[in-house]
Amino acid sequence: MDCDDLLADWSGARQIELAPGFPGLELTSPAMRAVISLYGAQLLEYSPSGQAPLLYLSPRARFEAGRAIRGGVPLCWPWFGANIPEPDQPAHGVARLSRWALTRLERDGTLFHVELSGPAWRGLEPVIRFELGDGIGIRLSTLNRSDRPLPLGSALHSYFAVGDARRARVTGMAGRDFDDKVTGTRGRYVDEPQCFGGEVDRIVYTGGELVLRDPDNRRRIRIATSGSASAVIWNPGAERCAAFGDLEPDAWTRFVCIETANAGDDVRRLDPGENHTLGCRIRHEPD
Ligand SMILES: O=P(O)(O)OC[C@H]1O[C@@H](O)[C@H](O)[C@@H](O)[C@@H]1O
Repeated sequence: MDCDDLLADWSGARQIELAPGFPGLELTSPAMRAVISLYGAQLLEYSPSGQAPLLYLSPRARFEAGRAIRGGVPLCWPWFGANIPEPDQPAHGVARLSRWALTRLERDGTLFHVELSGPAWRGLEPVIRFELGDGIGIRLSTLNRSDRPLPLGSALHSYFAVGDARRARVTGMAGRDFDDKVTGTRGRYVDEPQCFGGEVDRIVYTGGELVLRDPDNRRRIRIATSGSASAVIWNPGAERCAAFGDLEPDAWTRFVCIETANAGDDVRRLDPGENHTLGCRIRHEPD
């Protein structure tokens, strides 16, 4: 469907060009301003009115076919991390490297509903629905249209902007097991909160709400999930950050990734005809 047809009746929405050949959708209401890239179906910006942006988008993000845009909420789909049986496939899957089609755009007061459909991958069909208003709602649905069961790994790889990651804190994991990708070991959260200094890369087995405290912005971000029993907490730390061509050397101090996931032991298996929806609801409040 043509983007302009969908947009015609809806004030506060317009098509923009993020870079040559990279169309985006800009949504503005009294509550917020948001930008979605059709490449990757990626929410790139969400700024509550009068407040600092909730999402981090790297000033060095590259808009190039075959590369992921660094920041916002990239979609990891239909696998998370490396594809072990097929190592030539891209890390975190194909969704963030694909052009999606805008299939629905509606405004209900200050709430925008946006739906995009992505290209199928070997029988798995993805649809993503955003609700953008006072907070962010994201639901990534996958239908198995093939005639055999298929594995499904995914993540809503949210880069939350913080004043300084060294003072940011994440809670909600107490008593939960985690796979530590830095040490290659399994552990359990006894002490909270999760703080940031060196590299942090953990798959935490929880479906409960996680809370990110950002004292520099006097803000608390709450992430509630559905269809998920795992969350990834990631920050590259100074040393790894310096090796990323699309991150400034000190970028690691400006974001914390908390990813609503189906990763590690929480990878799903979809029967033929089965649909699975991974969702998160992100709210922000003063702290
Ligand atoms: O550079 P990419 O492919 O976007 O991945 C960034 C990070 O994404 C996280 O989800 C992974 O747990 C990390 O291991 C990875 O480094």
